[in-house]
Amino acid sequence: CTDKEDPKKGKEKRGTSKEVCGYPLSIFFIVVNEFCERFSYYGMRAVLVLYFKYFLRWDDDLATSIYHTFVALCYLTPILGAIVADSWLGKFKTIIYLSIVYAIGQVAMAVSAIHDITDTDRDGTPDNMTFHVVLSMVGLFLIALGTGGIKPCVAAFGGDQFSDHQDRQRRTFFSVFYLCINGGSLLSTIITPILRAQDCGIHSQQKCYSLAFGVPAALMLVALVVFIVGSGMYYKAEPQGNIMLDVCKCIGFAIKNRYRHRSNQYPKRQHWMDWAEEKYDKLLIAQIKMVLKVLFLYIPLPMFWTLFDQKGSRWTLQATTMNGYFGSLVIQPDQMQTVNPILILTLVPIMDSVIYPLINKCGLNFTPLKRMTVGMLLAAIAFVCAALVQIEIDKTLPTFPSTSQSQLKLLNMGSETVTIKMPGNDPLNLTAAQASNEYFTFEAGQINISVGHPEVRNTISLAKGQRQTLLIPLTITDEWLMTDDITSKPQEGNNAIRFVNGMKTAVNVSIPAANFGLIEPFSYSNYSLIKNGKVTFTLWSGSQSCEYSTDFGFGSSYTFFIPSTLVFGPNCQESITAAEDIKPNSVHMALQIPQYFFITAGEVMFSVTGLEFSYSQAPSNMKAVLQAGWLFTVAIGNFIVLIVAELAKLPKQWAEYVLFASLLVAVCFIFSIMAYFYTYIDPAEIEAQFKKNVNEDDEDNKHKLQKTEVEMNKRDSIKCHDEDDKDKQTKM
Ligand SMILES: N[C@@H](Cc1ccccc1)C(=O)N[C@@H](Cc1ccccc1)C(=O)O
Repeated sequence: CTDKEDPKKGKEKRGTSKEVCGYPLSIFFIVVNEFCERFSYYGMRAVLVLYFKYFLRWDDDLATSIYHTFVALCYLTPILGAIVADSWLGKFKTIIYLSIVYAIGQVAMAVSAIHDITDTDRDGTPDNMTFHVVLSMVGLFLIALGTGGIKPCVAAFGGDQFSDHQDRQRRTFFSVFYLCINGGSLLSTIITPILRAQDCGIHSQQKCYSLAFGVPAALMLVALVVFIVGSGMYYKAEPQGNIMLDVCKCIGFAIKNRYRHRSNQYPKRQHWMDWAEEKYDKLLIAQIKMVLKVLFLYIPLPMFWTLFDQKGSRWTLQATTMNGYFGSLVIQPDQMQTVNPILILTLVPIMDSVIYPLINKCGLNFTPLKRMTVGMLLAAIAFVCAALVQIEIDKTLPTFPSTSQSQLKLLNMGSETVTIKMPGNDPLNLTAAQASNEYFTFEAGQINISVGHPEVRNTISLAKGQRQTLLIPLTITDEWLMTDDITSKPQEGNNAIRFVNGMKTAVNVSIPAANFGLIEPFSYSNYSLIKNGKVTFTLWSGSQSCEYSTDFGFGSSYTFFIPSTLVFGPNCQESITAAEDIKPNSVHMALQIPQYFFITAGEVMFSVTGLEFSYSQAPSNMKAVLQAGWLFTVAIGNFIVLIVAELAKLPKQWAEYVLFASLLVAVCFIFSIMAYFYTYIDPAEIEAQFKKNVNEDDEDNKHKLQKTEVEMNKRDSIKCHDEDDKDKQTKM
């Protein structure tokens, strides 16, 4: 294949682009633009929930709600983009202008995540959170407008670059286009979580959300520049007038006319859209009928997206409570989403070249609507898997006290074994420097505790809803000390660590990333958050030092005790004891792989097939209308997440997953019934028939049109419509 100028001129030739291997060179710029744009969109989206939660400090429910509102908005705006492109600016200008809006939105997000801007007291937390919230919301709105607006234009603009005889090349272009979407999103969902996990800042080092949003912003600028560079080569179709407006007017007229002629004296018409015949072209009416049939079938589809788009919210939050060690590799919770594009890149070719042909060979007619039904069931299975994983996680989570309860742990700071008696519990023996394994739960506000022999009795006041540790001093008649302990699992995979000093001298404890400060005798430090991995603490007392090394996982909490008997020097490590207050995350992130597998297999069967179905069943001038309709189902799906999550408010996360799975199974059942009664059509054939008939005499014309319409409404054929068998009408 050589790089050559297209010899064809005139009508057939699209644009002034050179051709490479039979493909217009202009599509190279469109494909690269899509790669960068999807990198930008999915990269930003991958860290969005965590940004809400850890930077803006929103709770899980608010973070999930705003995330889904944003995603929903991204799929509502395609309608706007399609209208602007079709009726006013044309696709090229729409893509340019909305890409600029999009890039501004991404830059606003990056700026909103710079904590130093409002961190006047330099403590690492923004002092004017309103500024960050408002700027990020403005940014998200612009991004939604940009990404959604250009979505129906870019693919169609790519398709426009091919001449009528280049069907095969156009099909290959769409496959490459889908692979580019997933290539771009794969890279970005790996890279942006890594960027987010870095520390950055001017006055204080914090998680680098600004970089995680900044790189997608840069990629969006690259996408824009690449698209503009190709400008001279594109075929730019003029706007054809607003087809959406024509459709709405025609439907409006049919309803109005039907209402005007509601009396029995007027003969009934076959279809309510036929009441538009007085004013509108029969071809347009027939095309609207085709579109309405498909749109009716779309009604149950949003439920699939309701489950599908929770990968980026609930499933990412689930991963934050899991163990991300894959050998020496540590996977961030938000990086688990990369499993989706990886599986897409492998499953699409496998499905197309192995699974579907195999099913056909078995004599099964696996029609598009059947595939979509199976896709829905696979998504429901994915949520059952997510529920099972959640049950496993819940088993490992600590039980924190309710608001009426108090929990108490005991630490013997002495060098002798002591026996402790508490109401409602068996006597407990704690050896020197030992802590109780568990927290004891009490309903009462005060309890009597006796320690040692002869017994020393004390009445202890417990804080409701709190966890505390009772530090039993070296000499039990001395004052007893109570610490306030952590009452939630450390977030973002961090570990909450503190030290109790049982020595008679003050001790300074430090690691490169944190300083616990000087800990006074018989006292304790505040908690410090420490990342996973091996950590070496250095303990100083005067000029003497001791190094203590240990490994941390994800989400644990420990109290390290420095006993009075500690001898500084090389073997000091053995004397220090660790009390595990909160266990590290033990359920492995790999357990999420089955749920990702099922949801992605569901996506391939549902989404890829659905896109193709929407295109093949749409009349020639309304392909964009149905694409926008298809994307609209994604928007509704995201709104359903908000409604169900708000209404259900289930106490257990696994129950919410089961609820969503059950809802999808119910909706899938309804969809399969609707699909059973759907008849596949070939819009091109029907349109050709109408156009042919227009040239014949009135009487004959009328008769044939009626015949065609009757045929459209007949649901009697059973063979599947496919690439090689286009002129058959088919049932599900
Ligand atoms: N598989 C997704 C891409 C993805 C990557 C990383 C995490 C989640 C998803 C994909 O191919 N998306 C396509 C098609 C699509 C899917 C869902 C809703 C609308 C469109 C895309 O164009 O983004």
